[in-house]
Amino acid sequence: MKRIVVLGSTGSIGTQTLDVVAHHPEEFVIDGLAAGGNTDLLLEQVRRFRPRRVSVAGPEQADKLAPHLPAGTELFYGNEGLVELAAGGDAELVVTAVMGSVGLRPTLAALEAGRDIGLANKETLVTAGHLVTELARARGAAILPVDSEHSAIFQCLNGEPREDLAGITLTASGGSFRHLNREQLKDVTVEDALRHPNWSMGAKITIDSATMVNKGLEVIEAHWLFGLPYEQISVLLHPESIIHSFVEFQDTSIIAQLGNPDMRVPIQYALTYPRRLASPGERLSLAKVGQLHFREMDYERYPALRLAIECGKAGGLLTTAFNAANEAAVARFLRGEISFLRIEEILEEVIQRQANITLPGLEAIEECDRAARKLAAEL
Ligand SMILES: NC(=O)C1=CN([C@@H]2O[C@H](COP(=O)(O)OP(=O)(O)OC[C@H]3O[C@@H](n4cnc5c(N)ncnc54)[C@H](OP(=O)(O)O)[C@@H]3O)[C@@H](O)[C@H]2O)C=CC1
Ligand SMILES: CC(=O)[C@@H](O)[C@H](O)COP(=O)(O)O
Ligand SMILES: [Mn+2]
Repeated sequence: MKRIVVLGSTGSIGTQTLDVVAHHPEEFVIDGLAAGGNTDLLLEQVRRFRPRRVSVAGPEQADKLAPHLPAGTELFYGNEGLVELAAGGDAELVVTAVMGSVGLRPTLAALEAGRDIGLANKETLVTAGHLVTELARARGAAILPVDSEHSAIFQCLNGEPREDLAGITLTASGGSFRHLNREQLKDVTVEDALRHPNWSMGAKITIDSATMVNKGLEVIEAHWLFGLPYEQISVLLHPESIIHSFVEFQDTSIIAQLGNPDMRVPIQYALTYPRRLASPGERLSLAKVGQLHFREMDYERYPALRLAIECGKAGGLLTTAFNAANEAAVARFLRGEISFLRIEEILEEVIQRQANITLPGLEAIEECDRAARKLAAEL
């Protein structure tokens, strides 16, 4: 049985990971669960999956949870708690499903301990891709993609010689406001932004999808995961989210991965790789889908995507600053403090002011993250 730790077990990816585990009780054991503030749901999960170790956001949540835990369960909290869960115990795979660059330290700790990662937390690769991928190589640990597009590319690349590859294309749904022009974006609400057309996801990634920042983060994520230059990574609008991404070869052949928009499929593949087990979801019926549509990406309509790719190409600290500024700006939008279009303006302003260095170390990255976050919160 594979021993698994889930960081962010109460979120969208975390709960679906536990659905997959519950569907295959003969395959997996939950060794650790980490959540933020949702102690009620975490307690339900603890009673069901009996992890030996749990972690919560801070001491208040720990005090609330402690009296209800089964005897012998170890309890941790804070960022140290995430690191302890990732690197302590004897799990084989750590699913990183926390939101944001808070995932960086625990991911590095898990890799340092030689654990494989089921990576949903794309912000970690965006903020410190070179550190994460180098460490994984050095420790012989695998980074198995959970993000649907990257899982699709991973499945399409399977065993193909790298020199035969022409490029990869990530598909993009267009997000909640894909039917609106930029003028119409002026007055959109948080509630509208949170209504993704195809996927049910956490709030932050749903906003990222509407600004197309999500696809920008995913281009950078693909650069690090697959070791490809930015020139070989394209984005295509595909409103149905049925083709999750595709790979094109030198002989002009294209191999694509298709499926219903159901994250349990890529999550399960990361958990069971290289095996494929029965999945709880519905089978895809192309006859029912009928038609699939594609459009060129419009970079004027989605300027944050262009900015993200420029930051990716520049490298160094720019992707760290982009990610941190975005996390802070999205949090402000969700609190109703700024308009939707202000998110993009803040990203531009933070990046314009960001000084760059090549191959920053962890300290420089964390310092840059703090400063960009602070600036984006104040602008
Ligand atoms: N949702 C999706 O379909 C997809 C998500 N991803 C990526 O997966 C990651 C998670 O996304 P998603 O599941 O949507 O996000 P959610 O907001 O739904 O969940 C986030 C999880 O992280 C926990 N968390 C947040 N902050 C902390 C913290 N400081 N310490 C410990 N735990 C914390 C939350 O705990 P609590 O709720 O208890 O506070 C929750 O369990 C993101 O990086 C996202 O980009 C990638 C592809 C698809
Ligand atoms: C499910 C998943 O992987 C999300 O990252 C999804 O891709 C969001 O969709 P869009 O960013 O294409 O709207
Ligand atoms: Mn995705």
